[in-house]
Amino acid sequence: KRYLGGSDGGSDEEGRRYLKALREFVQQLGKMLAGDAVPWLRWVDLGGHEKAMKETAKELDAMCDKWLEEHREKRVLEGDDGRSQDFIDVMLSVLDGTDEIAGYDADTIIKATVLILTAGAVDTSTVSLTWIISCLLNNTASLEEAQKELDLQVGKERYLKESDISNLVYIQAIVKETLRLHPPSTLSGLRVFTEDCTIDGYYIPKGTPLMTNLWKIHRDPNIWLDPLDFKPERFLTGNHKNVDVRGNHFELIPFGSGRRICPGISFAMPLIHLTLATFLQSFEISKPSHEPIDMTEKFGLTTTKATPLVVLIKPRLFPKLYQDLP
Ligand code: HEM
Repeated sequence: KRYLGGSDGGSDEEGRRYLKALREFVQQLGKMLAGDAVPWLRWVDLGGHEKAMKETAKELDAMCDKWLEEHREKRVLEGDDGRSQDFIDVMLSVLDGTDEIAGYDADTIIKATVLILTAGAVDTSTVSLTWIISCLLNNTASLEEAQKELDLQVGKERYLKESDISNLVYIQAIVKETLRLHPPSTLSGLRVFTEDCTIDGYYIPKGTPLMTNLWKIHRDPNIWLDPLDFKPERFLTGNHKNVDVRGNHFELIPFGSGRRICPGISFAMPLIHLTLATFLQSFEISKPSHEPIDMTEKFGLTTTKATPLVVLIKPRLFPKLYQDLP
């Protein structure tokens, strides 16, 4: 909410409404793309997903319009100096008064930036954490190893800090292994071939659109030993020891690769490491029954867990630490 400027102009209710509409928009877009197997039939809009997506887009646009108006009013009344600025304030101070950039006015650019950043950030990060916890609950040896590492590197008498993360190599390996098995964006962003070429015997004419199937690459048995097994250790020794997720090693590209690689990666990775490590340090976690956690995936622009995750938690730090929380 603070991200979107809701802290000054909006309400919690408004933030929730925005996020709900955003999730619907992303799901509708995913369904529309999935149904677009025969592009020349697109005008039929099978399932009505395109129509629904356009309606949700209008709703999101109207909310962003209102926030822009509120922020402009505030700037006139209070000026920019000396008050804390949120994302919309900063974009306004950079772009207000600009006529056009590449044919788009300032409002369109700000609204589009808010939309792509929130659409790119919200579900991907939360979905990653859901998959990580699910994998750990089904692989309790890895969960115990992570907590052993936390006890050794941080202990139980203080909360961990961001600077501890570099010492938590096993937890970093858990994150990589989950992003391998359950990349939140199953498909990369769209690319278009700029020239005719032949790849692996297939002729591909200039102008052909391409979306790379990241999920499939991450489970390729020619690259990964026991590709379907959850084994964070594979990133600690052997062939994959130095493989990172920053688009340099094509066998593991949950954030894509190249010029259009996810620009949120340097925000997402510390966020996931810190949230996960703090959660595992603070709580014993367990499943509500002896049944394994259901790992069925629901395909969309982000691939989510088909059924909700239910986790039991109990404190594992000294009680005083919980009392001292702000
Ligand atoms: C675990 C978290 C995340 C994952 C797995 C992820 C994954 C991806 C992927 C696969 C792409 C397409 C890249 C390509 O085509 O090469 C992408 C694009 C993008 N991501 Fe992320 N992302 C995550 C978090 C974030 C966050 C936190 C933000 C914003 C703060 C963000 C903003 C964006 C934006 C704006 C794009 C579009 C870039 C463009 O089209 O040039 N993402 N992301």
